[in-house]
Amino acid sequence: MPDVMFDRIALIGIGLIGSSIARDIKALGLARQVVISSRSADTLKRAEELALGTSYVTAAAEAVRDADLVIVSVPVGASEAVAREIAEHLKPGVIVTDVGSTKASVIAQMAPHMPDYVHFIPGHPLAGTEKSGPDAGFPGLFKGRWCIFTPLENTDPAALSKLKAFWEALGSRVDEMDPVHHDKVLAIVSHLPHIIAYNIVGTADDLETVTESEVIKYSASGFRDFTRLAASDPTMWRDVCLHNKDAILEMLARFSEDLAYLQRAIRWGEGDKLFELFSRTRDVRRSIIQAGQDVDAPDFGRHVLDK
Ligand SMILES: NC(=O)C1=CN([C@@H]2O[C@H](COP(=O)(O)OP(=O)(O)OC[C@H]3O[C@@H](n4cnc5c(N)ncnc54)[C@H](O)[C@@H]3O)[C@@H](O)[C@H]2O)C=CC1
Ligand SMILES: O=C(O)C(=O)Cc1ccc(O)cc1
Repeated sequence: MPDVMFDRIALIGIGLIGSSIARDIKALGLARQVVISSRSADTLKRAEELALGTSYVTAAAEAVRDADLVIVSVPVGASEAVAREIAEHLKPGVIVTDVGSTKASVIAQMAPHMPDYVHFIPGHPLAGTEKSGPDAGFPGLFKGRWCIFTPLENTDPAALSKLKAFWEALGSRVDEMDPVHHDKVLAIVSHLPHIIAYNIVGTADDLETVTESEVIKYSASGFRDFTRLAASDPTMWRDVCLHNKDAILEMLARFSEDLAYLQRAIRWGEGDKLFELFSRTRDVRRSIIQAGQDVDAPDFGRHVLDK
């Protein structure tokens, strides 16, 4: 079992991700003190009932006082407000990180507020579910999953190593990426699938000829898979869309072009084109499985983009 890695960890935001981190810190004994902060009194009370930390405060500014590691786990659109609130209360040498699904925007929001005596290292664990809130978290969520860091130019290597060691203690595989590249990769492997799911479930819900009960009664497993993604937290995904706008629009444009090709092949009965595409995509899945990668693996799709 890993030893204590930090004296005092502050968790800002205690939803699915924050509470999963808290559960692992506790189970692995990675910190002496874990201060939890949530602006919602109900969430904070629930975190205390679940005994996720050692103390509980509403103000993020109070939580970060004397902390050696600060992990911000809030919707990406709230990053600047949190950075502004905590900035002048951070102790010299503290590592400040986040878990946001987009990186360039989080850096733009937070970095300008970080004093130069603080190690700000943006991160993104590629692990999660469609659920949210402190009850949704669970220990071991990050096991075998990638955690990507997008360090700034002047990042202290020792601080980065320490943060990587923390995520490795949680069972993650760690990697580094340029933030803009991260946002492009995640746009195709994570953001687009969610947007497509929201769209297809919305379309089915709007269909006048298909009553709601028919959608529920006859939903095949393909549609049900989409409904899981489309049940993801609206605030979180609104923020992802607004804060990774360029990469998402670029990928959506390519997606729409490819969809138009498919539409045309169906209209004109071009079975060979359909067969060729469907065979190619089946090969993608086969090569993932052959490579020993579970389809759920966090780096699923990366090879598609790197081609
Ligand atoms: N849900 C997922 O599967 C994954 C989410 N992420 C990222 O992790 C972050 C947190 O997501 P979850 O834990 O899933 O969300 P969640 O909804 O379960 O928890 C969010 C937390 O942030 C707090 N919060 C909400 N708005 C706030 C604001 N304006 N100011 C301060 N605090 C605020 C909430 O009270 C709650 O404690 C997001 O940035 C998301 O993009 C990263 C990987 C996976
Ligand atoms: O629930 C799923 O399938 C996910 O894809 C979870 C997820 C959501 C957002 C992220 O930034 C990373 C992982």
